[in-house]
Amino acid sequence: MSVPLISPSILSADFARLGEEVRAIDAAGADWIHVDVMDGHFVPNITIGPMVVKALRPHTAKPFDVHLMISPVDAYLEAFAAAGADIITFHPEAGPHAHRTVQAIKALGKKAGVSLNPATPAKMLDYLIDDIDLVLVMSVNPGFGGQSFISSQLRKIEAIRKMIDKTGRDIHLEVDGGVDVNTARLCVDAGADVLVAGTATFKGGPDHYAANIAALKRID
Ligand SMILES: O=C(CO)[C@H](O)[C@H](O)COP(=O)(O)O
Repeated sequence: MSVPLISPSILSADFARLGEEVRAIDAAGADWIHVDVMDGHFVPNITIGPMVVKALRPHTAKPFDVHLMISPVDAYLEAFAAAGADIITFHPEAGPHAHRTVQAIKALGKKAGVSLNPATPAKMLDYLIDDIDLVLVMSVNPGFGGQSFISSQLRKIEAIRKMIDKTGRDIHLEVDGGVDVNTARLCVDAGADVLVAGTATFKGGPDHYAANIAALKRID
């Protein structure tokens, strides 16, 4: 079992000090920076857009892992790519042509991710897996941080790990929602290699970020 990458979700950061917060998690050992983009339509919350991503870009050299919970999605890919996203992940339910969206992300020179809601089956990936760089399993219904981990998603993570291994390609398997020190281990055991953590990273304030991230990486 290898040590997972940690992608703290800035949804749980202090939005009044976002630049400072991004610098703090970078210094604390974050591998990626997870940016949750919500539109109040695909999910019942509204967060941030490409202008904020662009403003945050100079604060870290770590990859921006941008999770688009928006519909439609295609019209916004270019703006997020130009703003500094490195990985762009979308939900197949966000538009009629998921494969075209993957192609569009790749054409922008970015890594393409596909996210599956808790009720979306792994099978959705059958005809996408050969062309994507990341699968994001939502272990909560998207929209809000601080929710409880949905255990049924562990079976899905196991199934997707098998699908990924069959391709022989280097595809990240990321889990998002309710990840803490206990569920982190279950996710890694099931085959995840990247963990998104909002609450578990930011709890206790900046003095605790390094210890929080280190605890999530501890899988022995
Ligand atoms: O995408 C999300 C919600 O849609 C968040 O990234 C996710 O819920 C992380 O928050 P927490 O770690 O607090 O559960």
